Amino acid sequence: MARTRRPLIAGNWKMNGLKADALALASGIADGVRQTGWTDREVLICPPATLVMAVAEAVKGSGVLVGGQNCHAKPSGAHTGDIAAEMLRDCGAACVIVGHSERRTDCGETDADVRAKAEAACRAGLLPIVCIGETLAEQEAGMTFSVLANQLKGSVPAGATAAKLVVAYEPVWAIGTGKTPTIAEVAAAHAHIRKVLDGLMPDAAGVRLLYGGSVKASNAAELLAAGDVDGALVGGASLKVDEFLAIAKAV
Ligand SMILES: O=C[C@H](O)COP(=O)(O)O
Repeated sequence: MARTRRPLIAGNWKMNGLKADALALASGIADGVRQTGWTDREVLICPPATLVMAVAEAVKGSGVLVGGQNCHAKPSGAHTGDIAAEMLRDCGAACVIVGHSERRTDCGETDADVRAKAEAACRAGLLPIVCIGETLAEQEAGMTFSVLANQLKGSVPAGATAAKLVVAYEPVWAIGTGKTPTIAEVAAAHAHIRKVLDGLMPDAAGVRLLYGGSVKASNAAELLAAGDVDGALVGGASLKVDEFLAIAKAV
């Protein structure tokens, strides 16, 4: 069946990559994408902030998009060590991940923080990828749907429209563990997310919903075919050219 939303395959390199290896990885991905001439899907790589500018230069003209992994809510000011959405944009980024569970856990980011960052991304002309997902304890307590609804209500930017929002569903217990929900669970979670979004914005049907958590070449086709899944947010498997390209091909 033809897809109504353009799939997005996003690689989150997390805190991995020194210049030489990162540029080799970015160039390998760019070469692969260039050869396919894809226009029916988007491929995004999100290197560490130190490499955004160099990676953006390395993939120029290939169609590969570059994104940040986090941004500050303010455009400038006395915030030592932080990076504004405008700075990412200035380095060649087109997108930014906000509210990743690792930042919610490591840095205590709240839904309100995530919303402010997503709004900053929109202000700077970046596409925010808002991450949500339940912990293992929440899943075991049967709270998945209520957690997702609360995170969405708290972190989707004011005045959001489908062109300016991507949501990534990442069950925290599936990140980097090799475990994934069943295909039925992924489809049910994504259907629920779309239903909640429908109450928050006028064109929820157009929002791309990514699945993230232990996506690899061997399970990508199945996960990407699940209902309401419009792409993937890939961590570990995005650090290998062939593996990441195979995931992008699996759409
Ligand atoms: O942002 C990506 C996710 O946290 C998934 O990471 P993973 O593919 O290594 O499980």
